[in-house]
Order: sequence, then C-alpha cells, then structure tokens
Amino acid sequence: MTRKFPYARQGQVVGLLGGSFDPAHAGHVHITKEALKRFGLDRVWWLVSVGNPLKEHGPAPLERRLQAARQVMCDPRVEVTDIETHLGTRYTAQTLDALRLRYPGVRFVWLMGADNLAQFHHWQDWQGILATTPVGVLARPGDRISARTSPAAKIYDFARLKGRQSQLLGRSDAPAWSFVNIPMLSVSSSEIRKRGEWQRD
Ligand SMILES: Nc1ncnc2c1ncn2[C@@H]1O[C@H](COP(=O)(O)OP(=O)(O)OP(=O)(O)O)[C@@H](O)[C@H]1O
Ligand SMILES: O=C(O)c1ccc[n+]([C@@H]2O[C@H](COP(=O)([O-])O)[C@@H](O)[C@H]2O)c1
Repeated sequence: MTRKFPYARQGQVVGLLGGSFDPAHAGHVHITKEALKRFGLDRVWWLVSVGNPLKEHGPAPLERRLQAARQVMCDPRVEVTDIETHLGTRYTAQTLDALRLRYPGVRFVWLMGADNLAQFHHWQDWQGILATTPVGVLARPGDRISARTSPAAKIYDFARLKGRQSQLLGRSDAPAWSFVNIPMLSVSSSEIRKRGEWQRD
C-alpha cells in the first residue's frame, strides 16, 4: 500500500525531485541515483505535480503519471508520491514550508535539472526557497551554460558548494546550492510525447 505521506526519521536527509513526470523516464531515474550519491542524501521523494504553474497545457491525469513513474523508478531509497495533492500546495515555496511543518527535524534538499535553474528566478518566492532550502542541480544536455549564467546562479554564487563539497549539501544550512556535472542523458518527456509513446488523455 502506498502512504499519502512517506515516512522519514528525524535527522534524515531527503531529496525532493518535483516534476510533471508526463511521463517519467530514464533521465529522472538517472539524476535521482546521481543525487543520492553526490549530495549525501538518505532518500529521494519524487513529487509528481498536479501541473507546472508556469506551463499552459495540462499533463496526463495524475494517477496515470504516478503509476507510470512507479514502474520506472524501483529503488528502496526512492518514493514516488503525490504529496502536493495532499498538502494542497502548488508552488514549490509553499510545498517546502508545508513539508517542514509536517516533518520537523528532517532535512530537505530541493533537486532539479539545469534547465530549471535557468528559469528559477521566475518561480514564486525563489529567493525564499534558496534562503531556507539547500538546492542540488544536475547537469542536463543543452542547459549547462544557461544555468550557470542564470540570475539565480550569479546572485547566489557565494553560496555554491564546489567540487567534492557537494557531498556536504544535505547537511548544510541554507543558502547552499551545488551544480554537479554528471554524465548526461538527453531523454525528455516532451520527446517521448512527440514520438507518440505517451498520450496525455
Ligand atoms: N534528462 C534529464 N537530465 C537532467 N535533468 C532532467 C532530465 N529529465 C528531467 N530532468 C529534471 O527532472 C525534473 C522533472 O522534469 P519533468 O518531469 O519536467 O521532465 P522533462 O523531461 O523536463 O519534461 P518536459 O520535456 O515535458 O519539459 C526537472 O527538474 C528536470 O530538469
Ligand atoms: O513554484 C514555482 O513557481 C514553480 C515554477 C515552475 C516549476 N516549479 C516546480 O518545478 C518542478 C519541475 O517542474 P516541471 O514542470 O519542469 O516538471 C515541479 O515540482 C514544479 O512544481 C515550481
């Protein structure tokens, strides 16, 4: 049985990978495993979102995306969840606040691909997110340069953990973020949809 809210012990470091997962793919699995290794995480929770607040078109129904995600991500350290539905949150800043209230003593790290760092300054209360939550960024084909030169990367350069320091991210106090250059997989949900391998309805 899948719980609405996964279990986490006080002191654990939980990475959060939010996304539409429309559908989930090998790129998500790959960055999750790299994040566990590179950022000193105990667990990762996938937050399958109701829909990206910045995207116009709605994704496939949540249940179908959850089911597909659970088929591709099979690792005892990873939980595929729809936590935001149960918290009633849509924006990441709200989700993080609600999770901290619900899980006192648990350390959360927000995870994202480089494409999201390039857009991060458009997110609601993005500076609040960086002020409260360590952020781990994983390289993605085509987005490394735009991410590294993005407003968020520039303004928060002072808080970047470089090289092997990324291992300390999960235990660091915010603001702290790290960009890791991992082997990259060029797979994306939009490519899968374009090939007609996943229908939204
Ligand atoms: N191949 C990949 N390499 C690195 N990061 C990735 C990759 N695929 C997805 N991500 C990251 O995973 C998170 C969730 O991604 P999402 O569910 O939007 O998939 P996507 O492939 O980016 O979808 P779409 O093509 O529809 O935009 C985001 O932070 C995104 O940057
Ligand atoms: O909070 C925001 O303003 C915000 C804006 C854009 C994206 N996000 C979150 O970023 C995650 C990745 O989104 P997506 O659509 O690229 O899969 C997902 O958890 C979204 O809710 C959050």
